[in-house]
Amino acid sequence: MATANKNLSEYDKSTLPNAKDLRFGIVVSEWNDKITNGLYQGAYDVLIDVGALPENIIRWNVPGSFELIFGSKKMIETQNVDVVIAIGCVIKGETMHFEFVCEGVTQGIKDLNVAYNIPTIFCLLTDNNEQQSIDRSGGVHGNKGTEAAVAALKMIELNKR
Ligand SMILES: Nc1c(NC[C@H](O)[C@H](O)[C@H](O)CO)[nH]c(=O)[nH]c1=O
Ligand SMILES: CC(=O)[C@@H](O)COP(=O)(O)O
Repeated sequence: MATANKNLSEYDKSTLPNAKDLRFGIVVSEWNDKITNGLYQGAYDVLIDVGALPENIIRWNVPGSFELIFGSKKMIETQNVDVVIAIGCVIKGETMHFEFVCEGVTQGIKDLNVAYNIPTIFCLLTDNNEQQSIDRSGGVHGNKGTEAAVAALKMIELNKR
């Protein structure tokens, strides 16, 4: 199902755990910060909606999406969080750099999920243009940050099994 056929902001709160005792790490890329701040807000709002305490939501910024890998690693190793949400927005330019950044971040976040027993949620937009990013960070297709926070909560529950 393409994003165009699914609103990223829809979720059923009754299926999510209460977050009052949970700690969240959110690592946010500064590249395309208008977009990534919108993604962060979408994620933050869900966590508060299910009872998370603001002081238990730790935000770190990194220069670009490629640095999400190291930033998420350090968040896991030092902040005693139950989950990390890695937020970035990669928009295609003139060269193949887009492909290498997207693939590198994808593989890096995957590697973190293999190496650690704390899940890292992949909240990376990989768009052809800025409008696609706008549409997926609180626009017509909803907010991928919302989707990421819902995934984070569900993975915390899975990790308790
Ligand atoms: N072009 C985009 C980048 N590029 C920067 C890299 O992520 C990285 O910071 C740099 O290569 C130094 O290591 N990053 C994004 O997040 N979004 C882009 O569109
Ligand atoms: C994803 C990128 O690094 C890209 O936006 C950089 O633009 P360009 O490929 O034109 O150098």
